[in-house]
Amino acid sequence: MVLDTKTIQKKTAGQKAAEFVKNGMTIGLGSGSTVYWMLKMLGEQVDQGLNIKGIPSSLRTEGWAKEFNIPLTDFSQVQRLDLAIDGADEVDPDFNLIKGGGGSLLREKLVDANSDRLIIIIDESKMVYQLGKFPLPVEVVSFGWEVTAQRIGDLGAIPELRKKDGDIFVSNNGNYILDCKFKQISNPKELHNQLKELLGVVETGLFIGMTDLVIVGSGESVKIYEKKQ
Ligand SMILES: O=C[C@H](O)[C@H](O)[C@H](O)COP(=O)(O)O
Repeated sequence: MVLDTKTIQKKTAGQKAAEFVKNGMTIGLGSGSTVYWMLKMLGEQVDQGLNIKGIPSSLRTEGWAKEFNIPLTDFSQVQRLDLAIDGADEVDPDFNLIKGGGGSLLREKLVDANSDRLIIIIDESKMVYQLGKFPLPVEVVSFGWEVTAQRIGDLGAIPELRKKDGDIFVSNNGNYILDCKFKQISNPKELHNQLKELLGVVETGLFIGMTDLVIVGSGESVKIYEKKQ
């Protein structure tokens, strides 16, 4: 199968990230098409004897992990993860992220926030100077979502209820997603806090100050960026 440029970048970044996984680790397994390649590689390493356990951040990731024979666990067994590897929709120079393009932001944030280290894997198109071109996914309670959307609109956004194949998209947690177009996101932390204060908002796709390393697929190789100290 011939892969397009973006898919090659995702594959290269995902495969590189798998090199950071060491024997005995418990791994947070992110979500999305870039993470798919990391899981595939991890599966090969498990076949060769790597001893790890993973906590998946979505039902889709859980399915892939099972397909690749990656042993799984959950937060009833494990309090803390050694490493989480996840994708993103946008990454700014301070490593602030927009996530949730696939609707998995809440479980991803729980997994990523409870990990000692977070590696983000992306293709080159995800690197931005300022967040906000990608509409910010916000997970909201389904009851009264229309009112919640209005309150988010008051913050300067145009929120759109996510649909899939004509039906309302429902997250793995039974909630709705509002894709919120802001003119610009100049202060991601402030915006996240403002959104979290609104009744009905469960979580936002802004991941602030969580990322330690970003691996960007670039051609057939990768660029690796470490968090500024
Ligand atoms: O909800 C989805 C996640 O935040 C994904 O990690 C993000 O959308 C990136 O996905 P992809 O690697 O498919 O572009």
